[in-house]
Amino acid sequence: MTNLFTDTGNLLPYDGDVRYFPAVFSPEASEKLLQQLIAATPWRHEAIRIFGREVLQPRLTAWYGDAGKAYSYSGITMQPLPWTDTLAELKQKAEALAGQGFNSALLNLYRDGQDSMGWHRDNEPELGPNPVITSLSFGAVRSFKLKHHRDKKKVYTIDLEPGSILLMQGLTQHHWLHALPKTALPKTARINITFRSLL
Ligand SMILES: O=C(O)CCC(=O)C(=O)O
Ligand SMILES: [Fe+2]
Repeated sequence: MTNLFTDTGNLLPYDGDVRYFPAVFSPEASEKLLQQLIAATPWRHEAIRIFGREVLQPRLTAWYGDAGKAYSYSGITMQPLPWTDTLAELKQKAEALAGQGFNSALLNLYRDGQDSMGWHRDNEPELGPNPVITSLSFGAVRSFKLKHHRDKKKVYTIDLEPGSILLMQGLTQHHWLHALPKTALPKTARINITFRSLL
């Protein structure tokens, strides 16, 4: 089979596999998807528990998935919304690229440079032993950071452009933390969709 997607090769030096696929969607398609997803998604501003305290997440979220695939993290349980036509199409693209199926998606809306996601691993048990995660980006370019859990000084940066897909697979979620930090640069909205497969 021919590979319809061109990627950077593995960007990690060891203990994982992260690949960047720029321009999977055209600038026009990306802008259309951004506007459509902003308008049509029932965004929620969730509170999470950090050290026993309720804090609002610095972003808006929505959880989609096959019926019955509820997802829990940081003390909240999300019931999935049913796939929309748009998300079902994007899921097909992500599946073709990853070479496997997905049954869930987390949508993140970063309203501006002050919205962010802290350092974490997507290593919940329900994601299975070696989670494969495809991350689609639309809207503003934001810097995505990776660092190894035993060598936290060396931080790798990937600028995630609109229309791109980032693929994380293999041992990545065991050994590497990732984050989308705040930035003082003026930023318009960015939407991120991470397709995942829950057991
Ligand atoms: O916004 C991003 O690119 C990262 C999102 C992420 O890490 C997640 O949803 O687990
Ligand atoms: Fe993540």
